[in-house]
Amino acid sequence: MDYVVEMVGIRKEFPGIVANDDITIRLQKGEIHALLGENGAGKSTLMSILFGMYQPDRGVIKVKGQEVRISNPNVANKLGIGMVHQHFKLVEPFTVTENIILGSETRKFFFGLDVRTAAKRVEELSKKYGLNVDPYAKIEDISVGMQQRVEILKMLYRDAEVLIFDEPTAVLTPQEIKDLQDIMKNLVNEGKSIILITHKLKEIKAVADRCTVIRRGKTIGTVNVADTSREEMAEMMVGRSVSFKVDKEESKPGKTVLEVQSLTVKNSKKVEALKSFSLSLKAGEILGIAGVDGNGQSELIEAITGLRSIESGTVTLNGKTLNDLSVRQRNDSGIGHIPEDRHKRGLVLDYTLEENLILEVYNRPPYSKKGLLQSAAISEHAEHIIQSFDVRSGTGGSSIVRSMSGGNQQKAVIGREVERDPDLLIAVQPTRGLDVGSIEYIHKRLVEQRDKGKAVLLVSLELDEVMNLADRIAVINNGELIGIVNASETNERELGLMMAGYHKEEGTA
Ligand SMILES: Nc1ncnc2c1ncn2[C@@H]1O[C@H](COP(=O)(O)OP(=O)(O)OP(=O)(O)O)[C@@H](O)[C@H]1O
Repeated sequence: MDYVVEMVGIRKEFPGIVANDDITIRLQKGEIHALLGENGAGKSTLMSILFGMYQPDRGVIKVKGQEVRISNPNVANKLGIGMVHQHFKLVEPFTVTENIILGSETRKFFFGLDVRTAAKRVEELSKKYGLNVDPYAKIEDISVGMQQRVEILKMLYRDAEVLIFDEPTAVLTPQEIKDLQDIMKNLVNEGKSIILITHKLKEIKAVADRCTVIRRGKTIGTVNVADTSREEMAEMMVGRSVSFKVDKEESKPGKTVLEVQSLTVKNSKKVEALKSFSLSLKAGEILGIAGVDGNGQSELIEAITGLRSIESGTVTLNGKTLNDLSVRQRNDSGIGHIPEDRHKRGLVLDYTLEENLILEVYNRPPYSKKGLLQSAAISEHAEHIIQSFDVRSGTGGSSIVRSMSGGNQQKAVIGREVERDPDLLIAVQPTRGLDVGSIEYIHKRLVEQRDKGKAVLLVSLELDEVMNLADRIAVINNGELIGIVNASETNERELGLMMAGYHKEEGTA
């Protein structure tokens, strides 16, 4: 067999946890090979080893049959291994080409000679692989999808043969996902080989040839994707069958919890991001907000939670106006917030897990008494969340959150907010980066909150998630409310049209 990369018997231990325990994965030339595993299974660790960021404790890596030692990412690059990270590493005010040659520029660079030659090569590569990138565009002016293509071009420019994609679609719109899948197919048709880390089984079915499944640091097996159903892959991954549908009864809405009236809010560029936006949400219901990313969802949530100032209009919670309250006062009035960006707004990465789980309540009993933190109560609280939300980390409550896997960080934030039992739970992209087993659990907990008579405001770019979970769906486009529909009476097509700005009643844009 023609293997471009073989990782055999890889072991990597961190304090308190064996992240990779005898893992084997073999990548054939010209294939898309998915790497699937639950949150914390060890996928990122394995790829960091291949990319030279960690050294394995045991095991062998071969590139084109030759045993190699990948001591740092430069060695990985030289061996033809490149990685598209989840968080792009681009310099915003620079052009596409400048970003691509960054690090390999010579003196000629400063006279523009390198740039012109490089731009030509970038253009050729872009054409060859169907990337459609303008070599002279500035990064800050292009979409997230385009920025990702620049990351791909960076690897191609350095003649990478093996491309690792780490959850590449987490930040993309449905159309961009489709385009990326075409690009990946072009890449393998031209002889490249791809390792794709993703939690989305639909995407694995759409593009991958084979899939290696790992669970708790161990290889479970490698399967041919065409012969394996989504259900089978999910079961291999979590060790039990997983339901993709949310089971829930009809909602029984009670009194109004959240009322947003004629809200106008400006974005960071001082442009109106929300225009006279109104909606109301009752106890006992889940209201989903559907829209293409960047249409005012973030500003709406920031205005409700107190992170952004309101130009005009009001936000009331249980009849009380929130406009002039601080973030803490709003939290204390009964708002829970699972933020869009867990690193920026959800966690303090260098604090321990325990500390992160009391961020909003550390100043009150039982967590603090007479100004002193009560470690027993704090640990007990953390242990409860760790158990119920299956938050996995090396050393439990004392783990530094930065060292935890992305999915487990997310579960910690969700656990903290749900356990506070707020009257209004705002969940923004709650299941981003979670494995299917965890998604099933989190959805159950959100429905449970609803059934307890709490109000849940769900913002998600995943239309499937909104349709599955919400009782009513409010569609937002360009900062305006296009309409509200009952989830049981709508479909993807209707929502898609509304998201593009077509009003349901009038049938006009
Ligand atoms: N630098 C580190 N120090 C300590 N523990 C670590 C470190 N990096 C990873 N771990 C631990 O190793 C385990 C595997 O983490 P890894 O990030 O590889 O998982 P993953 O499969 O990529 O998960 P996810 O799908 O959630 O991103 C986790 O329990 C994590 O807490």
